[in-house]
Amino acid sequence: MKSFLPSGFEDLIVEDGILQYFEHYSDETLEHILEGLVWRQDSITMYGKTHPLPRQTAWHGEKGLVHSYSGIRMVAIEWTPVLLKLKLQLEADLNTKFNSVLVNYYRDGSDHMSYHSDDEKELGPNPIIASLSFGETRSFQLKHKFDLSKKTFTLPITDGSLVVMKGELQHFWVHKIAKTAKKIGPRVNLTFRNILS
Ligand SMILES: O=C(O)CCC(=O)C(=O)O
Ligand SMILES: [Fe+2]
Repeated sequence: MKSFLPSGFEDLIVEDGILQYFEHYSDETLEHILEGLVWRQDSITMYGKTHPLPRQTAWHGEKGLVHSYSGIRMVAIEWTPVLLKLKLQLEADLNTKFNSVLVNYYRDGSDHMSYHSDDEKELGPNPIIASLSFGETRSFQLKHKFDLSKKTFTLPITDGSLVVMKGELQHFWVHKIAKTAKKIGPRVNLTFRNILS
């Protein structure tokens, strides 16, 4: 398969894990990505209180695959044609395998994702996570967990771009999508993952 990786990709973090950024990786549209997705509105319980997640999610992949995170149990729904196409492209470009994708839909600037690491056991010790974004530009921030001399890293993720997280990144860094008070449109993010059984 022909590689879609542009020649000038960037290594943005190289210590305690690797963060890579590829601008203009995909020319799919937000509308096309949303076709056929099956949405969930999950809740999380924190300090004894239950809150709806501040975004919508969908979980697609190999049918029937089970994944649990933050106490939420998800069973994968079959790939849509466009998700399958992107998965195959990413597998060829990154020389790895993905069996599922978590879709996050940020309806406006108040939808967000708090600091976390993608460090669930089922992802294995040093997972490769490929994160594709469509729609509005949002600010992706990374903070080192232990070394306070390392500054918080902020990356505006633009339409069609690809972020790759790999190596020991999830051990040493947390990441989030910050809220914004600006009036902005929707963004969809696809994190392709390989869940080990
Ligand atoms: O929306 C994003 O860019 C980040 C998504 C993310 O961190 C996750 O799904 O674990
Ligand atoms: Fe994440």
